[in-house]
Amino acid sequence: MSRDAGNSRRSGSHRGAGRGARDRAPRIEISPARLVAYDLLRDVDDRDAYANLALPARIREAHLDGRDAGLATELAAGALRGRGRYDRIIELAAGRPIGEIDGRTRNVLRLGAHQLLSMRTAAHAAVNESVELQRRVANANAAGFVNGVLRTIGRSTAAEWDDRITAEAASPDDALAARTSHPAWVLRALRDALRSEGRETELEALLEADNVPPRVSAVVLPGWHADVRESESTSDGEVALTATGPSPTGWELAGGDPLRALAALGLPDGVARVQDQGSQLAALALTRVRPVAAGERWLDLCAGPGGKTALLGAEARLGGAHVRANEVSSHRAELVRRATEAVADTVEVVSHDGRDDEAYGPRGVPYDRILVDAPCSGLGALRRRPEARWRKQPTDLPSLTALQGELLDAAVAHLAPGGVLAYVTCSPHLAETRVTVDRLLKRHPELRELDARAVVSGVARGELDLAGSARSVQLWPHRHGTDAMFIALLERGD
Ligand SMILES: C[S@@+](CC[C@H](N)C(=O)[O-])C[C@H]1O[C@@H](n2cnc3c(N)ncnc32)[C@H](O)[C@@H]1O
Repeated sequence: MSRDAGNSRRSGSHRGAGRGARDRAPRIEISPARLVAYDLLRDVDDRDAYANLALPARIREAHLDGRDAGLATELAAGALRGRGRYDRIIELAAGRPIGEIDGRTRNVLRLGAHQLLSMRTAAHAAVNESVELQRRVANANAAGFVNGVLRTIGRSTAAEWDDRITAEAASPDDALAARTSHPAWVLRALRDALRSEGRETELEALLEADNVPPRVSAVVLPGWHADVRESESTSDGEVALTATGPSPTGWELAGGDPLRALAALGLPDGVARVQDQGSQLAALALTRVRPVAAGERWLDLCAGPGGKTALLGAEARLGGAHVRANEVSSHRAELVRRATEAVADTVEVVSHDGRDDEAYGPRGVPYDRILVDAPCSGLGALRRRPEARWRKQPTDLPSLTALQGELLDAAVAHLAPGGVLAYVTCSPHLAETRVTVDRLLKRHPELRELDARAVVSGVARGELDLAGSARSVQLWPHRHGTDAMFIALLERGD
């Protein structure tokens, strides 16, 4: 049975929805922003597209102006991020499991639900345009179903729907996961990580922070800081640039187009770039763990797309060190090359599997500092990647943690006596963080864990609230305003 056919047959079963509604609905225009948002949801479903990469292309293709581009972004990112909550509300309103609604209709309903519950769209516009969208891009026979479900959703407030979710959930965790739009396994993993710090009570704050797009943060590479001044946002669209946030190399941007604002600084390409401040602190933990001696050899083992490499390169350039940046994907290695153009005299980029000797260079000379910013589940960057939470599965973890262990073993074999290795993940999942580090320490008695908390606290701008008793650092969106980066520092004995 085709998914569309299944839906059209069932559409009449919805309470309050009927063919009459479909026939009576006036023909109206659909705003181009809604079409772009819908197309993006399909890209994500059908092509496994990354929303943050596919959306700008869709916006360009549709020639949207700035206002419509903003609307398309809000619609698409909001519907993707809120998918878990909206699906539960759609199920309650439709009286049927979400899996029984065909994929296209589901996306029309998610966009409609987002407009009704989280945007200021007038209810009649949200419903009518969604019905028209359904006719245009999905199964026209189910237009009445869409009309009925969205009218039902529009009759209650967001808070009333959350109360219904709670009342009808299978358990308190099921209710919290649905209300905050997180897969249940992710919620459990985040709670475990917070509990290990004695901060389980922060779980709701964290889940809420995952649903708020972050303020745009940028780095200005050391060596060029003196060339940048704070600025206020103005009525003619200038972006406010402030030296705020926990990273000493970090800036925050508010207002219009951040890329234009960074370009307007007139610095060499790549010197001022968008970068999360947790990522900046992770790179600086390694570069500032101790003073740099001229001639040091540094390695960035998993460098793509090169955000941390650029910062390592700038720090190395000031201290007289040299960086080898390795990335297994040749396409991503090219991105590293572009990201490090301003410090190209200090950074050499190669492309190998980090488990192979080639990644470490032909001479077999060990490294004084190695960054292993390992491939991971990415559960620490959910606020930035609206669809990511629905892509990952708990079954992804064993292969990721195995790869993390293998990369670390290879890196340790090329670490100089007295050298320091930074293990970094953009995930707070304990299997990828403390468990990986504890196993590494067991396998390598020659390693000693350094006090990364003291290092990062010393580097950070302002006081950092770091909880728990581990020597590693776990940053959090709700507490530090950064992605949930994990940072451990390990020194090889002489
Ligand atoms: C978390 S990302 C690194 C982010 C980067 N450090 C930055 O700040 O821009 C992990 C990278 O590791 C790369 N990678 C995956 N498996 C690898 C391997 N076996 N050897 C080297 N790199 C690998 C991925 O392609 C990805 O670019």
